[in-house]
Amino acid sequence: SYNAVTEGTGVGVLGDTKKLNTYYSSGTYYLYDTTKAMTGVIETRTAKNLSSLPGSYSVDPDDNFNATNQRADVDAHYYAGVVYDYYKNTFNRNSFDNKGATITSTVHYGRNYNNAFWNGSQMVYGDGDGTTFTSLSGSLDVVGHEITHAVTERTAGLEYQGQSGALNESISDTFAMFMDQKNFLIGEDVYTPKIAGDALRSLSNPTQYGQPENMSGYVNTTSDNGGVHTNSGIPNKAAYNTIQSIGYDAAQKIYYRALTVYLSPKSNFSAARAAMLASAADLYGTGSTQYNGVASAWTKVGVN
Ligand SMILES: CCCCC[C@H](S)C(=O)N[C@@H](Cc1ccccc1)C(=O)N[C@@H](C)C(=O)O
Ligand SMILES: [Ca+2]
Ligand SMILES: [Ca+2]
Ligand SMILES: [Zn+2]
Repeated sequence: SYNAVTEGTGVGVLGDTKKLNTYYSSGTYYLYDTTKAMTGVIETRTAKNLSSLPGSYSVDPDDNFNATNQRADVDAHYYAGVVYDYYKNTFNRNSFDNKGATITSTVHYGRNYNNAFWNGSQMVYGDGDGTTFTSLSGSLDVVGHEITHAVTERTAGLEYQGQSGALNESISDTFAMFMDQKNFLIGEDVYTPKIAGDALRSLSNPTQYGQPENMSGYVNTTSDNGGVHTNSGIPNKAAYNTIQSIGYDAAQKIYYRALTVYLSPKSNFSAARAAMLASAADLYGTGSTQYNGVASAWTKVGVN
């Protein structure tokens, strides 16, 4: 038997067929992508509905990953590649650590688990309960959100609590928007599979899904690490305002520079505004259209 880099096919969570970068070894095909300019690889595993990580490799005998119970594996693997390519092609960032670290994803975590997370070492996706969520790896929004937590952890290190935590959450939602550029909704592809037209969050209209969109609506709470998934609506709206005024490309360059140069673990919303302005000044000059667009984007959400 021999080893080989192979190209397989798979069917994703929404029933869509896609090409996969796979690996053949000793009669088995693996969701193991060695084609990126990394030192590591992109590898996808399954927890088989238990909760021990990282679980076992997702494998197939004929390189066609088309079984129903492989759909989450297919999308976790495919979208991880899309997110890797986004950071490499847009910012020349080589994986989340900028040193080519292996990207490990585990799907089928737990039972009816309605969430996905980065655990400090890897991504973890639940299958959802089929009512609140379907398999969460089925959306680029989710995969982009989770890998961006890893980028944030290795750069600004925003503490996952209170305003810095809500900013951390917002950075993950915002880069998911930059990667997709399809709409300003978060999670619409996997949220409430029996209900069409809704989403988990909206950057253009946070209040539609119960989030504040202005500092005046900041929620002081002890739950959810100080309401990080609620108060993220405020910087999310600022990000929407920024994209609307200066476009996706300038916005993503400003956000990436802010994340990698200016933001730090305890940065709050006001520090985020300052970081974005400093980045806009560096890239486009103070008083530039971009600079002024950023300033008004944050003023409109009550952050000065
Ligand atoms: C250990 C549980 C807490 C971790 C929360 C992770 S980082 C998170 O924010 N997950 C996203 C998943 C997601 C992302 C984009 C689109 C849809 C769903 C999230 O928003 N989780 C919600 C459901 C939450 O935890 O309230
Ligand atoms: Ca979306
Ligand atoms: Ca829905
Ligand atoms: Zn998150």
